[in-house]
Amino acid sequence: MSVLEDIIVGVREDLEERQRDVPIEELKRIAARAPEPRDAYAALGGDRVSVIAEVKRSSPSKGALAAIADPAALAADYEEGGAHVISVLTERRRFGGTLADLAAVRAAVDVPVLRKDFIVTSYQLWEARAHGADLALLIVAALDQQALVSLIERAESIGLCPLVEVHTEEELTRAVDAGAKVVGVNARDLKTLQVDREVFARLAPKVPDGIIKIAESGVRGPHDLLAYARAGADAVLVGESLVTGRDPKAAVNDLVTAGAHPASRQDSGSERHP
Ligand SMILES: O=P(O)(O)OC[C@@H](O)[C@@H](O)c1c[nH]c2ccccc12
Repeated sequence: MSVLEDIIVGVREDLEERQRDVPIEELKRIAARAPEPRDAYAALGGDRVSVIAEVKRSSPSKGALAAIADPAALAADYEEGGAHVISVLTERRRFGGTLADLAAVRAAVDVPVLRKDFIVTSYQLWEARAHGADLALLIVAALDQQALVSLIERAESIGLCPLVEVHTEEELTRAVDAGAKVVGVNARDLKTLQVDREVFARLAPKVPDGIIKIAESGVRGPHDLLAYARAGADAVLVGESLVTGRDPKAAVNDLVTAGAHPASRQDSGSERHP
């Protein structure tokens, strides 16, 4: 079994328990009372490289990264540092996250918030919205094409912006065919946990115009952001280097500052001012 398959077995077990506790009808009623979704497309677009800062306690590759007793306080630091979107890992077994983290973060910041998890059913999208998420991750490698198409549609219909994650050209084609408007290229192969920062540069030129391109994983600092920017990234998603560093606010600010200069951008230039 690949790491990804193994994670999903655990995710489904936890999910069954939550579905017993909160029936879908009740969850939908809670979601209907959630605050209005924030504009993720605006946060990720524009003439800059946006920074998505992640609340991440642990990972399958590294184990425990940081205790993070107060995810809301960390997210507030990220926002003060200039983060454009906050990502919250909500997967429990491997990443140490919870839906309560998501709700706490959403209440503490004014920027859009991403639910980062292994979403395999629409129930999890309703959960995301019920806990205030504005975006939800959909991992192509974890879904068959029919499920991918229907989860993208369902996410959009309930006000969530789907961030569709790929790692190979074949997955990118599936994402585009399924109607993804925001594509994340994960440098980490979730089946083996190997990181290859070149994957983004290989896939980015194959992403059709008009789709937002996010480089995920492996950003150690401004140097990596600038390399992703030269390869055409509209945004970067950063976890480990922020939660393990001494000053998350300053670390985010260094990334935001590096991403603010259009000169670092390499792409076609349609959204660039002369
Ligand atoms: O900690 P890093 O290397 O900065 O990576 C962050 C993020 O990209 C990573 O957490 C991630 C990307 N896609 C995922 C899918 C599931 C869980 C985690 C992830």
